[in-house]
Amino acid sequence: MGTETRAYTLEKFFQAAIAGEKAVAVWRQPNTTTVHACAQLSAGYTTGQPQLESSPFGFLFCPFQTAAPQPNTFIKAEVYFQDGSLTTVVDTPQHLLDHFYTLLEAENQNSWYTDAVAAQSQHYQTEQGFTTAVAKAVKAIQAEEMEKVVLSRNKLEPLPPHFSPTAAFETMAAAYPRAFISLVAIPGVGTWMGASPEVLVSVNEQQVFHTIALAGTQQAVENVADAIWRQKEIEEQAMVERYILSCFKKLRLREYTEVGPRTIVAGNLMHLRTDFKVNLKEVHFPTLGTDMLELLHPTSAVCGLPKLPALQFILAHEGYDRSYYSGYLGPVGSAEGAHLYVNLRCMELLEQEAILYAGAGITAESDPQKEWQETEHKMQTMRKVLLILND
Ligand SMILES: C=C(O[C@@H]1C=C(C(=O)O)C=C[C@H]1O)C(=O)O
Repeated sequence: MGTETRAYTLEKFFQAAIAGEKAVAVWRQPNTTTVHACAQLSAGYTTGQPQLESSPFGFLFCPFQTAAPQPNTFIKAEVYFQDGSLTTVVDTPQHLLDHFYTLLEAENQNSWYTDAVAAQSQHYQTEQGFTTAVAKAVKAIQAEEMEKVVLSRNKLEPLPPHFSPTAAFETMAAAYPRAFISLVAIPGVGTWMGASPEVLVSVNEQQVFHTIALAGTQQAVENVADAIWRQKEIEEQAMVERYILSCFKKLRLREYTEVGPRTIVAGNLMHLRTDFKVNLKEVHFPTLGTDMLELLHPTSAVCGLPKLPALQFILAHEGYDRSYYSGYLGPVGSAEGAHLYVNLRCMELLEQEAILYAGAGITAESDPQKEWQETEHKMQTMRKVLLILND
């Protein structure tokens, strides 16, 4: 590793990567203030099923569907940026580094990648279309074809004039201190940003494995202790818990701690959350992170239960391509371990607009109109960022 002592801004780092047509990721962990960024200078971002334990340092960005048209991608941290200074990986070819330093010194345009194909062919679900799909899902659940399905939709919102991805990142980071904040730009894939409330799999520097069951949604009240949950939300979240437990069972893992469900606040909303942890120093299971990632994704918090009929229902009735929404993303292979989050409360940047994404868990008691409202409330997380930037 080499360290460059000259100070650069996050914007300079991001825009140098874009000018050089490199993949770049920027992130901030929940309840911390350090902003991290990395870029890959060599070519090739497509990856297979992630292997967390043997991964070099970098950032994973994977779609909702494991057999999706979009690939799993990995941005190897050949250049790592934190607090204004750069660190480079020792085996990065010198000519690529030299070129990147030249770009860092240049006056680059404010720009980002867009997925031109998605922009043209994407279908946007209407209120009528969404509520019809929800009503069909309720019928299918009542007919016991499945227990729960998460239906989602997308919507176009104009970007504010002079939109800057890194300024938007900083706005998100300030607005949502408890979320995982991300900005990912990959040539040929596009640019995504979000403020996720949901850990998918993490293994920290103390070798503690962590996942959560997050479900049930209502608008935030002033005092979290006053939150009252209906049976529908309690059962919906319990299904996600059961699903995680079934994954542990498949791996014959019995030693875990379970705390919750507790009410947590995510932006303008509240959810029910149960935390599951395994101390890998005590339980010998070196590949638990990778194994659980493979079993969990997509969880019943974003797909449904049982997984297969729910997925088939989504593909048949949602009427659009989720792409990387409700996929997962985060840093892996660093000294701090691997920290993967579900790609929720997110948006994809086009040239003049953003595609916002949100979904809602449908059970036998769901009311189509209320589920539509719930997706509206979830989209508010990103809409608020655009509004702040508009002022
Ligand atoms: C699907 C989303 O969120 C998920 C679904 C929830 C629900 O159905 O209540 C709650 C939290 C998330 O696990 C989303 O934000 O788009």
